[in-house]
Formats: sequence, structure tokens, C-alpha cells
Amino acid sequence: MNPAPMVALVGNPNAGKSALFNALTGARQKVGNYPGVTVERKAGRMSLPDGRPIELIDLPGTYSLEPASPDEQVTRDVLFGKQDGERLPQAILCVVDATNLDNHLRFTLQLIALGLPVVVALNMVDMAERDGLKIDAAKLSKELGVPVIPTVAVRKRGVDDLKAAMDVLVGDGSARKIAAGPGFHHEDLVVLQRRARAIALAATTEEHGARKVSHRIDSIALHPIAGPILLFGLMFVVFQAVFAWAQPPMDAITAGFDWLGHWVETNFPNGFVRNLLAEGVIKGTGAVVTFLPQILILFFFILLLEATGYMVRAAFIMDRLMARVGLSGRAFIPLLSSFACAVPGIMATRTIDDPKDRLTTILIAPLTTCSARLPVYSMIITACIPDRQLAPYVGLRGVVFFGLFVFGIVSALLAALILRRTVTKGPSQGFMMEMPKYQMPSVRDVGLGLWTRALIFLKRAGTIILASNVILWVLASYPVAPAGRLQTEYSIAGRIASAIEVVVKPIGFNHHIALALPPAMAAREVAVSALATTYAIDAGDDTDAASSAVEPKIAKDWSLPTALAFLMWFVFAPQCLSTIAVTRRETNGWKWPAFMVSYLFVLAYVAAGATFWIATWAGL
Ligand SMILES: Nc1nc2c(ncn2[C@@H]2O[C@H](COP(=O)(O)OP(=O)(O)OP(=O)(O)O)[C@@H](O)[C@H]2O)c(=O)[nH]1
Ligand SMILES: [Mg+2]
Repeated sequence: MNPAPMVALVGNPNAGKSALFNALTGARQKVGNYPGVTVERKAGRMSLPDGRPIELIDLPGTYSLEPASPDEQVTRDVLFGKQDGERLPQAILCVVDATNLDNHLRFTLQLIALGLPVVVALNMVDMAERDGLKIDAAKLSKELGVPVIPTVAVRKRGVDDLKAAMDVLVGDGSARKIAAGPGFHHEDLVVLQRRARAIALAATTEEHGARKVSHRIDSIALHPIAGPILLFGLMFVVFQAVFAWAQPPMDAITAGFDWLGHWVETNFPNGFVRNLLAEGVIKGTGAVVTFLPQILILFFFILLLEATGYMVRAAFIMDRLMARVGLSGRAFIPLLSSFACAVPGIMATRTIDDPKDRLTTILIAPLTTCSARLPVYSMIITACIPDRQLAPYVGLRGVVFFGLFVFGIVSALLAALILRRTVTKGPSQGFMMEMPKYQMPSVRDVGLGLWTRALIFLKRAGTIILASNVILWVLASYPVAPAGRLQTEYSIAGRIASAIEVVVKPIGFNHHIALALPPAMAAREVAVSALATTYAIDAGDDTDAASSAVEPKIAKDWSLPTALAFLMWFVFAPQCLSTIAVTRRETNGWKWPAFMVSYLFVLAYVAAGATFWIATWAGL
């Protein structure tokens, strides 16, 4: 049997390719209202009206066929069948943004010139209508010489027509060969742009100036003074909300796990299984899962800001600052993704064309506050910072939390500044990013985004966090301590921790922290579950200590300087194996991950130590 014909989705960034891919295949690829969301090729299956299957490939957006950055290279390689073991696409589904026709058509003309069958999805016609633009698809089709189908990818409008057009296009299934490589010269591009503009003009039948909405919002959002104030204010509100709204659901989750732990303790016979379940599994994982509401609230806001198109404005505002430390403006989006997790953040650096710009961004990505740090920060803040209102709707905990995020950003910028003058020296480039249109966020996209985040988090809790914690529990429970000796000191893990303690004592760390640090290399949240578990082991059958909440134990056991030093450690330390692995993959070797791990550990040690000694000296 012949393999299903392959059709590649190609177009400028932010044209709606992934949204269309989702509409056609039922997949759940990430869509976002900024260029550079997709950085990898993703395949999916769709079927034509007669049931024949098509392999559809979603690709990173690109402005032309001359690749500038690694993600654009992916698109080019697929189009020319250059990827290993890859066949040539049978046809191209070119997605253009109806509100930005002349720019997008230039690339369409290049694609058509390749000689493969092309169908154009004239996407975002709803936005064009909103802007008072009317485009004659039939006329556009005549000018271009290929079928043009108006679509609204997010509402699945035009999908059936598109399938019908693709049916004709893939026809008998015999692939044509691409005639020549893209030998476009600069003059050609100018000619091409002129033709694109002429075609766009001819096909636009009506235009009345309603594009003012975006302009009016931007006159504030991009204002040199009002813009940064707005950005700062928005972020401030977000972090307040994380603490203000999350408490009731967090209490409910804690109560649920406490109930479960209690149930296990009363219904299982005393022994290995009961203790493993109660201390290692339920208290440990429970302590981490409790933070789900905070993570979801944070992402709710991030997703809203992404979907509306505001994030690119934020990038624009930050650009001056970023340029000063030698970062490319394009580094903003990867750094923003790093707030979720440094792994997709480092992958998103593929949109940066300059290799040294890209390397710098990879090296500082672990400094932005990823969501795995949130449970650690939140645990310490709840344990050590009183729940005080500084002003109506302004809580102290939210302010400290916000401060830690800002501190992460400032550290990343400082690190970039130093790296750019030493290890990754080179000229840096200015900002070049299209401003997307403002959009009302769709409930479905935001809901789906939250759902994905929740699944990622719960999956981590159920796999890597659970596994690390079970291993820790076993190592911390055996050999059983004789009467009078503390279990978490006598056990195997306890002895390893005592060795580590020698190194970390000078920066104020105690035995429990030394126990938690090695397993937290697997994932930062393990620091929380490990503390919950080791405190549970020490409490033994003491039912007063039965709650899985760790915060009261920390509040009782740790001095404030120790807690602050622990926080500082987590701002800097490269406590994450996946980040190291992805850095190795993206930089093709061990040199840069090794460098990254060393500089971050040194920074973590120095920062934690300085914090501890200054706090002690200040009498905290
Ligand atoms: N109103 C409207 N919005 C759309 C339409 N198609 C896509 N969008 C929105 O446009 C934005 C970009 O969509 P994506 O599918 O991520 O764009 P992309 O072409 O895959 O972008 P890259 O992966 O960055 O190249 C998202 O916010 C979508 O929700 C449409 O037809 N109408
Ligand atoms: Mg995409």
C-alpha cells in the first residue's frame, strides 16, 4: 500500500497554521497569538471527503525560503525533502493572514514558484471583516493561479471547502519534483514584494479604516512611560491573585490527602506497605499536588496575555532593556516560555538566528522562574512570611512572591550581560517582530491550555516526583534506627545527607535540606515532597504531625536566615536533569551544559551563603 500523501502546512509566523492543523486533524497543537509558537515539525492525520487519509505536517512559521533561524531551517528541509528518511510533500497548504495580505503573499509567491501544487487558506477572514477589509477570494485565486479558500481556523469555518480543494490537489498521488532550489536574489525579493502588494490591492474590494482599535490600545501599551507601568502593574496583579485566590482549593486538596493518609493509617496493618503509602506516597506527592491551584491561576493569566496578543507588546517594552544587556529581542518569547519550564523555553530559542544570541539565551533560560519553583517558593513564603495585608487587595506574600520572580529576571539579565562580554561575545541584533492583532481570547484555547498544564503537572507528580520520593523514602527508612536515634539521621539517606551537610552547613542549610537536595535534582518540586516525607518519617506515629502540610514544620524548625538561604538556592541552582539534557541536545555536546551547571551551582552557593550571613548579621 502506498503511504498516505503528505501535505505541508506552510506560511508566515502567526498566520494560524497550527490552529488550522488542529481544525483539520483534531490535534491539540499549541496555538498562541505571537510569532514562533511552533518550533518543530508535527505530523497529524486527516481524511479527505471520500475518506482517503492525508498526512498533514504542521511547520514553524517562516518569512521566506532562505532560512534565518534553526526553526525556519526545519520548514525548508521539509519542503525540499532534505530531512533524513523524509519524502517530499505532495502539496503545500499555504496559510495567509487576510489582514496582512501583502506581507504574507510574498512568501506565497515564492512557494508557488517551487512548482508543487499549492492551495491557499485565506485565514482570519473574521478579523479582516472586523477591520473593515473585504477580500475577493475568487479574484485572488485568479491572480495567484491556485485555489484560494477563505477560512476561520479557530471556528473551523471553511474546513470542508479546504478538504475538497486538497482532494483535487493530491489527485492521483504522484509527487512532482521540485524544479530548482530557491535561488532568490535581493532584486527578486523586491519584485516579489511589489507583485504581492499589487495582487493584495487588486483582491481587496473594500477597506475602511477600522484598524484603529489595535492602534488605540497600542498608544498606551507601547507608550514609553505608560507601557512599562502597565506591564509592571499587570504582573503585580497576577502574583497577588496567585496567593489571594488559591487558598480555598489548596486547603481542600490538603484535606483530601490528609483524609487519604488517615484512611491508610487506620486500615492497613503497621508495616512496610502502610508506611510507604502514608509517608512516601501520600504525604510526599500530596505536598506537591497542593500547589496545583496556584500553578493554574498563574497560567490562566499567562494564557490570557498570550492569547490577546499583549505578550509581544511586553517583549517590545522589554526590548530596550534586553538590548542593553546584549540579548536579542527575539529572546523574549523563549524566556517567557521558560516561566512554564526551561525545556520548551530552550527549544523556543530555535527562533533566534544568531548562534551566540541563541547560546546566551539558552544559558540564562534556567534563571527565569519556572513553574517547578512555584511550590518551593510558595512553601517557604507560607512558612515564613506572615499573611499580612499591606493595603487593600495587596498582600505581603504576593509581594514577596512577585519579588522573587523579578529577582529571577534581573539575575537572568545580569548573567546575560556578563556572558555577552566574556563567553558569548559578539554583536547583538535589534528587535524584529511583527505585532499580532489584539484578539478576544477564546474560552476553548484558554481552557485547553489550562487542562494541558494541569495534566503536565499531575503527570510529573505521578511519575518523576513520586518515583524520586519513593526512592528517598526507602533510603531514609532503612536501616531502622535504634531507640533514641533519629531515623532520618541513622538511615542510608541520612548518612549521605550528613556528608552533604558538611558542604552546605556554611550557607546555613540543615540536615533536612541536605536530605532534600539530591532527589530534587530530578525535579525541583521534589524538594517539597522530600521535606514532607522526611518530616513524616521523623514524626513516626505521632498523630499531631499527621497533616501533610510541611509549612508549620518549617516554621517551627528552621531559622529565618536558613529559609531565606534555601529560597536563594532555588533561584539559581540548576536543580533539573531535563534542562541539562535539553541543553545538551540543543547545543550538540556536553561543553555548554557542563558550563551552565557549574556557573549556576557556584551562583547558587554564593547567593545562598550571602543571604544566610547577611540575614544572620541583621538579626533576622
Ligand atoms: N480570529 C481568528 N483568530 C485566529 C484564526 N486562526 C488563528 N487564529 C489565532 O491566531 C493566533 C496564531 O495562531 P497559530 O495557529 O498559533 O499560528 P501559527 O501560524 O501556527 O504560528 P507559528 O507557530 O508561530 O508560526 C492564535 O491566537 C489563534 O487563536 C482565525 O481564523 N481567526
Ligand atoms: Mg504554529
